[in-house]
This record gives sequence, C-alpha cells and structure tokens, in this order.
Amino acid sequence: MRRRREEGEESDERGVSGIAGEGGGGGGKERIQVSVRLRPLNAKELVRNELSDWECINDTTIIFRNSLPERSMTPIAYNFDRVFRCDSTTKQVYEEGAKEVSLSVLSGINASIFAYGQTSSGKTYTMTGITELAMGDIYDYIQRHQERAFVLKFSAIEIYNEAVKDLLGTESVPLRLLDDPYRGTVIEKLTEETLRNWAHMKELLSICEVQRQIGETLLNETSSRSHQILRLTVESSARESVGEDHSSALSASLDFVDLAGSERASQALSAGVRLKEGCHINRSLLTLGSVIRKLSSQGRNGHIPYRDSKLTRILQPSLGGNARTAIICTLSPARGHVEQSKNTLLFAGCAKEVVTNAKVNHLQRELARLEGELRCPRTASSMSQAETLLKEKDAQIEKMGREIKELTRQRDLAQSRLEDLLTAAAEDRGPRRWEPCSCDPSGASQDLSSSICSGNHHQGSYREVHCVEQDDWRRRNRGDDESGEALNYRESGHEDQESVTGQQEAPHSFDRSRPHDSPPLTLVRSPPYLERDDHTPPSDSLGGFPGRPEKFQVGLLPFIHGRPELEPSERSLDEHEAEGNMAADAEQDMASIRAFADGLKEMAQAQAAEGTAAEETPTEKPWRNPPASPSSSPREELEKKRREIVELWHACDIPLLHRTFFFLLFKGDPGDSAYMEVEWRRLSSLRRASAQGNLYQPVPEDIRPSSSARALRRERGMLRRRMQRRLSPEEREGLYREWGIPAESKRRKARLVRLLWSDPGNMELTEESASIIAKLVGLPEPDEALKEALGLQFLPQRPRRRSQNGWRKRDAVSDLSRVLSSG
Ligand SMILES: Nc1ncnc2c1ncn2[C@@H]1O[C@H](COP(=O)(O)OP(=O)(O)OP(=O)(O)O)[C@@H](O)[C@H]1O
Repeated sequence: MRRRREEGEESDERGVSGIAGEGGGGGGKERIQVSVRLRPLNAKELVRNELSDWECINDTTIIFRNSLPERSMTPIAYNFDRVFRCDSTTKQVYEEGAKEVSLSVLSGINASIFAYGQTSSGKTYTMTGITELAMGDIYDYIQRHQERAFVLKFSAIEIYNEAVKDLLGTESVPLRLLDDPYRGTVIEKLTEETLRNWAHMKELLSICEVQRQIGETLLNETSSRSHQILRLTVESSARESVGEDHSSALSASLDFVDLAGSERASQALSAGVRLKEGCHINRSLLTLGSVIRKLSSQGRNGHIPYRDSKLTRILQPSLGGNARTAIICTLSPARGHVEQSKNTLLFAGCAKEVVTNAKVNHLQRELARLEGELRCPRTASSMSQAETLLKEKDAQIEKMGREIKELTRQRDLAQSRLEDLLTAAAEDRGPRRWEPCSCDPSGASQDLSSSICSGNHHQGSYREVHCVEQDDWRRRNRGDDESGEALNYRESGHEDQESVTGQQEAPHSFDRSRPHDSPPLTLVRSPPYLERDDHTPPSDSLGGFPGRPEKFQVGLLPFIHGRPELEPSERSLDEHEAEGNMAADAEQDMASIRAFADGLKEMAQAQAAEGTAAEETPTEKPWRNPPASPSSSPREELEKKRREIVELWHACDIPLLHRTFFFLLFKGDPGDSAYMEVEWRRLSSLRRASAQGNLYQPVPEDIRPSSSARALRRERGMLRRRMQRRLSPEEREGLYREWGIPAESKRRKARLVRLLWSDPGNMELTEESASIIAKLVGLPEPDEALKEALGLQFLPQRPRRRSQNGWRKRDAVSDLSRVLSSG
C-alpha cells in the first residue's frame, strides 16, 4: 500500500540501493498509517446474543449502524487507510496494514507497529501474528541478500504499573529511563540479545510471552496487564565493506507495541490488583491519547506531554519523530462495547493526522557521533557531579525500599496479631455476654495492659483493646514519619498509649513468651466504633443495618480480613509457620464458625425485636421484603430467597467463608426461613446503603467497600495457601480438571480460587464452591447435629421470651466442642 506522503515533501534519503522497494523504504514526512480491525463476536458474546452494529462497507470505510429501531439514524462512517472485516486473516492485516512499514527497518529506517484498542478486542492476537510474519519476512529478505551482512538484535520490555521491566532479564528490578542527548530516552541496563537464527528468535518470543503480566478479567481470561514493546534492531553493511568502509552501513529498529487494553472497571468488574492495573493502563493510554491529539492538531509545535508517562517517553520517536509508524486499532463488535469502540475510532482518527519524519540511519552517522563524543567528552567535573547525584539518588531509593519493606513487615505482623487476638477474644467471650466489671468504668484509672487482659468485660463501657507489636524502627522514626502504618497507629486516637507502655512493663502482657530482644509491645485500641459505650454500631456504617449486633462484626473480622497477603519472600515463612500449626488453623476455623453462629443468632434476635416493633408501629420499614407471590410454595420461596442471597453476597463482596457457612447450613428447610430472612434483609440493606453512598460516611477504613474487595483478595490468598496444605496433589488435579483449568496454565491454584463463588447465577458452581471451601477450612459435615451444636436449629425467639427459652449458647458451645473433639 502506498503511504500518504505529506504534500511537497520528499524523503531526503530514500532508497538505499538494493534495499528500498522490496525491503520497505519510505521515510521522510508522512502520516501514521492507521488501520482498523474488527474481530468476530466471541463465544461468550454469541451466547449472550450480542449483536454487532459495525460493518466494513469497503476497504477503507467502517460504519456504525445502530440496528435498534428506536435509535435508527443515519449510519456514521469512519475512513482509514485500511479497514479489515471480522473474517480477515492476520496475514491480510499484516500484508496490507503493516508490512511496508515493518520492512523499512531493512532500509535503515526506524519503524513501529502498534496495536491499540479496548481490552479483549484482539490486540495481542493481531500483534503476535504480525510480529512473526514480519520477522519471517526479514529473515527471508536476509536469506536472499547475501551481498550484505546483517546483525539482528532483540530486546523486550513491558511497562507494568508504570514500571519498566526487562522481559529477557534475569532480575525483576524495574529499569530506569535515562535521557541521552543524542539517542533520546534510553533504557538503562536493558538486555539485548544478538539473534543467532530463527529458532533463537522464536525462543526469545516465547520467553516474552511467558514473562508478560497476564491476568484474568471478566472481559478477557488472558488479558495483558502491561504494555509490551519488542524491539528488533537491524544493522547491515555491504559485505565487501565489513570492518572497513561504513558508508553503506545502516542501523534501525523495528518496534512491535502491544498496548494494554483500555477498560472500564464497571465492565471488566475489576477490583483489587486488576483495578490498580486498570488505573495505570488507562492513565498511560490517556497520556498517549493526549500526545496523539496534540500532535494531530498542532504538529510538533507547542508542548507535547511525552514525559507524562513512561510509555510515551519510550515511544516518542514513533509518535511524530524519526520513525515510520503503523497503528492497528482493534474493535470488539459487541453492542455492549460500542462506546469503547467509538473511543478507539476517535483515537484512530487523531492518529492518522500525525506526521512522522523518518530518516535513514547510517551507521556512519552513529559512528561520527560516538567519535565526536570521544573527542570532546563531557567535562570531568560535570561527569563526576552527575555520578555523585546518581549515587545519592540510588542510596535514597535503596533506603526508601528498605523502609517500605520494614513497614510492610510491621503491618503484616500487626495484622496477623490482631487476627489472633480477635479469634482469641471471640473464643474467650464464649456466650458473648459482657460481664459486669468492678473496674473503674471510665477506664481512666486502669493501666492499659490490664485493659487487655480483661479487655472485653466492661458492661456499659466496653473497650476492646488490641495489642500490636511495634519495633524500635517505628519509635525511632516517630515524629518524622507520619505516613503509612505510622499514621494508622495515630488514627486510633491514642497517641499517648505508647508512652504509657514505654514506661512500664505490662504485667498482663499477652505475649509473655516473647524473647527479650524482641520488640516491645504497644497497645492500640480498637477502632472507635468498637469502643462505643452503648454497644451500638453507627447505624449508617457498613454493618449498621437494623438489628445487627456490633459483636457480629467483631466475630466476622477474622473472615473479613483473612490472613494478610504476604510478599513472596515472606510467604514461605508464613506457610512454614502455618504448616507446622495445622491444629491452630483448625482451632481458628472453628472459632470463626462459632463467632459466625453467635453473630447470626444475635442478629436474628435483634431482627425479631425489630419485627415486634414494626408490628407495634405500622410504619413500613424501607428494607421490608416484598410479599411472597401467592402462587409459589414456601419451599419455592425459600429457594428463590436463597438464590437472591447468593446474588447479594456477590454484589456486597461478602467474605467467602461467611457465604460458605451460611450456604451449607441453611439449605432452605422450613426451619431455616428465619435465618434466611435475616440474612436477606441484612444484605439488602447493605446494598442499598452502598448504592446511596452511605458507606462513605465515617466508616472504619477496613470495612469500606474497597477494603471488602481487598479483604476478599486476602481471603482468596488464604484459601490458595490452604489448597496446598489441605488437598493432595491428586485432589488438586481433579479440581483443575473439573473446573476447566488447563494443565499447562500458570498459577492454577490462584485461578481455581478466583473461580470460587464467582458466578452467583450458577447454583451448581455455587454448591461446588461451598463444598471446596468447606473442605479447605475443615468445616465439619454441615448437618442437623452441627446446627444444633451451634444453637442454630431453632427459630429465633422474641426478645421478651428469650430469658426463659434462650439460645442455649453455653450448651451449644460445649456441644460444639464435643463435635469438634470427636471430629
Ligand atoms: N480476529 C480475531 N479472530 C478470532 N479470534 C480473535 C480475534 N481477535 C481476538 N480474538 C480472540 O479474542 C480473545 C481476546 O483477544 P486478545 O487477548 O488478543 O485481546 P486484547 O485486545 O489483547 O485484550 P487485552 O487488552 O485484555 O489483553 C482471544 O481469545 C483471541 O483469541
């Protein structure tokens, strides 16, 4: 295909003899070549009966024709250098949309091929094919041009969360970008392999494929979460001049750029890590878009924000600089993605206005530059200044790295200690009644350590105090580091506590067995919401649905938080510890189950009380359940409710253990209806609060929605570790097979765990998820005996009768102990 050369412009150095034409050529001022590729509807979209409103009516025009009758309007037409229908092959796309530009590299002209488009639109699919086809053509060309000697070099990077990673390197440290006055932005310490042959090149391509960050999103099971740039550098010279005359020696590079896909968090339903990746991806694509927009409207005049992202810094030559560029914009045809597709075409429209100015890169020129640099090196003093500066910066970075590591370690320690304490407290609490206490109810005269040991015994002035390990580092840095974890400690509002414990040895320290040289303990009180004197949580908080007892929240905290995700280096330690401590695991699990049951019962009671109040006052509660349809049987109603509960759990990011316990214990028997009603109301209210934005009222950080998602992630991490410990390799293999996880795929445990409870519409998968998790956490067979042991067998009683026909909590707990010890 002929390129659209800027009028009046001629390439200054076109056609190095014997290379231009067949080997590409071109260059000079010309516009970026822009093609659009429409992919076919994929299997999921077909199942959903998605329609496509896009049609390529000829080789250069694609139209959007909305087939919705109420929206019928004149089709919108978009023109590009080339458009490819959904049945076009990648070879066709390459031949007509990228080949000419790619092969310019053989003429000493830099070239870049980009794929741009929303997530799952086919960028990687297209670029993988184009890269191989272009490489194949280059090898083929070299084969047929023995009169020249070629050297091919290959390097590969990815930009993941704004960090540049060497895909061929052995170290995973991010690479730095340096500004070279001659070469522009260069990547420091990037591995560059000299290609030995075709097989070597293929091997390197597969290494890149393996190394690249891939993640599963709702829209793409193997979504690329990073921008990938593969660079082939071609150096060539006429054979007779090898080592002598460099006048015909050429050097140029060809970049294959597979951008990460733009995505809408709402569509990709991304959360946690994926959401963070998505934010980075969108931000760098935004910078790319604004660079392209500015270049298209004002050429290279004015400020172009290349430096606003690593992606645009690295790609600067390809964006209006010394390179020929072809962009392939990929589109998903589905109607659900129409807005994203239009945005892609908007980008494509701007890109085709951008003019680049590629020149032939004679090696001679490069040599002259190097010679010039040698002749007048930068002065010794400026060099040493720069070096000193660099060293200082390196030292600073290293120090910060150490500090971050230390803070992370502290946080993890504190978190796991907090979990242990909460579990212990849940167990100690037993019947979960606060006993009257003879201490000063204000707590003023108490020392904090005694608050710990009797931490849950203040009738009317409940104070739960947690013990958080603290080491010298933070104390040393106190005052000059108000960020991160240090701030969390301050947030408790009891800055003075540290000095109290600093002055006296806690007589009832939780951890008497600590070695002497271990860091001292500091007490940090619970978040303010646990310290309310009236035992009632803020009604607008996440847990603040009508009738939810505060302690339920406390009891569930171990579930909500799970174990903290640790850094890989630390994880082995954690695993090690945990492995040696299976009994503790089981104990913790059962404490969690007990806490779950206790919380549920209290909720049911509170709800029953609410119900009484509602009967007495005719006001309609906003969270009332709609009346059951008269035609359905009670069983059908319960089944429907069960399904709704599953949907609500999903929507509210409820911890998986809670879902599992509940799901297995309450299967829709008539006796379960009260609990199911309670759960349904709780969740409906939670979701309504979330929809109304109430969750952003002063709610403790760790139970806000974003942290629920984070907690879910941690919980999945805990389950993944348990898979390793609790399932035999055969059992794991069986599960992978059952869940369709291919044997060769990476991180199979993580993939499986991600699938658990992920499809609320599918009750079969839901059942299966619950039974897998039950096995992982050692939930005893959920039958009537367990229910009875947990005191969950009976319908909740009205509060005024509770004193006579109470919940048999003590009996339930001791029964449970029997069940456990016999199990
Ligand atoms: N033209 C096509 N023909 C057939 N299948 C395609 C085509 N384009 C893409 N696909 C399929 O669609 C899925 C998504 O494609 P791909 O991973 O290339 O998307 P992507 O744009 O790179 O997504 P992301 O930005 O999330 O990485 C893959 O399973 C791929 O095989």
